Amino acid sequence: MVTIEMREELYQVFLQGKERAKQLSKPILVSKITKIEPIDPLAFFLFGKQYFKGTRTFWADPEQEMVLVGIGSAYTLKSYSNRRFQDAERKWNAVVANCIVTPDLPAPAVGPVLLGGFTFDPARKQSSLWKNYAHSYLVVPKFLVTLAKDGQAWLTTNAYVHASDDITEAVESIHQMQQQIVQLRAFETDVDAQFYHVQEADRESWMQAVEQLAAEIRAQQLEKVVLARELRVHAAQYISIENVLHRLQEEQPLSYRFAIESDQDCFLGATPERLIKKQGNVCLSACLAGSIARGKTLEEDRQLGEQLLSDPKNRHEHHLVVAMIRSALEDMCEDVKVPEHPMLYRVRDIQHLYTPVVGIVKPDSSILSIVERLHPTPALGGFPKESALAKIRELEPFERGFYGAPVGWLDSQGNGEFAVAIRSGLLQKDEASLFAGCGIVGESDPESEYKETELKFKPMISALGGSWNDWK
Ligand SMILES: C=C(O[C@H]1C=CC=C(C(=O)O)[C@@H]1O)C(=O)O
Ligand SMILES: [Mg+2]
Repeated sequence: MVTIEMREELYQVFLQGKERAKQLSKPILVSKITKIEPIDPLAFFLFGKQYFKGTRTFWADPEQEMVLVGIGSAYTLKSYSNRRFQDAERKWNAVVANCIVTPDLPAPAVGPVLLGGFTFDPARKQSSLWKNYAHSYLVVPKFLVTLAKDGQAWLTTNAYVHASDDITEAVESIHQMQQQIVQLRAFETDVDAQFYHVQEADRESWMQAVEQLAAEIRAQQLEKVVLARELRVHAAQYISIENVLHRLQEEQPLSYRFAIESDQDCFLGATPERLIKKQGNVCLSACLAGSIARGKTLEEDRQLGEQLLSDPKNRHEHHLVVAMIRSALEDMCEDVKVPEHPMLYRVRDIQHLYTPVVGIVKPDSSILSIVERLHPTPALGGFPKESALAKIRELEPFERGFYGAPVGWLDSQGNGEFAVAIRSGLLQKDEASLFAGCGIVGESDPESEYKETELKFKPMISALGGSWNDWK
């Protein structure tokens, strides 16, 4: 319940913020935490549409450890710098240094939290497709709902308070909003947009690029490059972001589901790939590369899994990722543990080779410094990193934007999690761009790599309400 006492508490924290803003001659972030009964995350996301369309964020991890939904933005962190991770860290530290949080933080991802992501490659010229997404784009939501695995839930209200603010008015309107939020009921889906056309960039030139890359790799100019494709979906009406998120939740429970709105656009998806999770001094990462279809029967599925585990081409693709992540984390951690052999990670439409990694972080390694060191891993860039990135710039005709890049959250204590934004798309009113890529090595065959990208488009095609046969 949101009570009259809570309005008083909110008033008190705003007053403290105003005092501090006067003392320091600058606005101060105040963060008021309220324990609530769990609410439906999508109902809250939909509620945000009336007041805060364009600044909503959504995050849910496969273990359901943390569901985070933000509406509105109390603070927007945007950077166009090539040093976007350091820039973000510096700005975030400055925000956190003077913020007022009350009561004490009860759990990770409560209080002041940044949600958002980064572009794949800041050296690539920004195209109009991604005009709403800066190289780093993260927000501290005005209202943040945190749902923890153990059933606890919190509503954090964040606001920047200026010395000259009329806080009585601000507190009253926030209090009214809080009352509406805690009473939200279950989410109901809307009518889906019909999709009538899927536009594919030139299939032949993509296959040729794969052929060329594989030859260059065989000639030992480099070891691996991840090459992606874009599909443009045209629908008859505006695409419902909430419906898409709802389907991703139903169909991809073993993936991270995320959404980052910016103005009229929304980048969202369901990715199985963790980049880094940091809680206290423990960090977890994952190597995910090497793919095969799911079987139609249990037996076929098992056989395909076995085939993937023993396939030298896929093992090589995977090994390059493991070697790179291991060496990056060895620099950032005291202790790194990596299993000797990969296992299978199965999601609805595809199975992957998967190696989990765990480390104990050195005291001076922040989550963003680890993100910077890891991104892009050879699961999305290639190896060696710089020559692979140069090849991607040369061969891909579109800007990746947030596709393949780190998306996630971090809190004021340095905890956080970032996933690699694959199996994703950029929704733009009645259109969407979907992205999928695959790791090209010397043994790559263009036809089978093309088929692999098709498996990787399936989750988003289905989440948009289409079926594979509709457009194939
Ligand atoms: C680049 C993508 O997938 C990566 C992650 C897992 C498996 C991959 C592969 O087998 O090629 C890719 O490296 C994508 O889904 O767009
Ligand atoms: Mg592959």
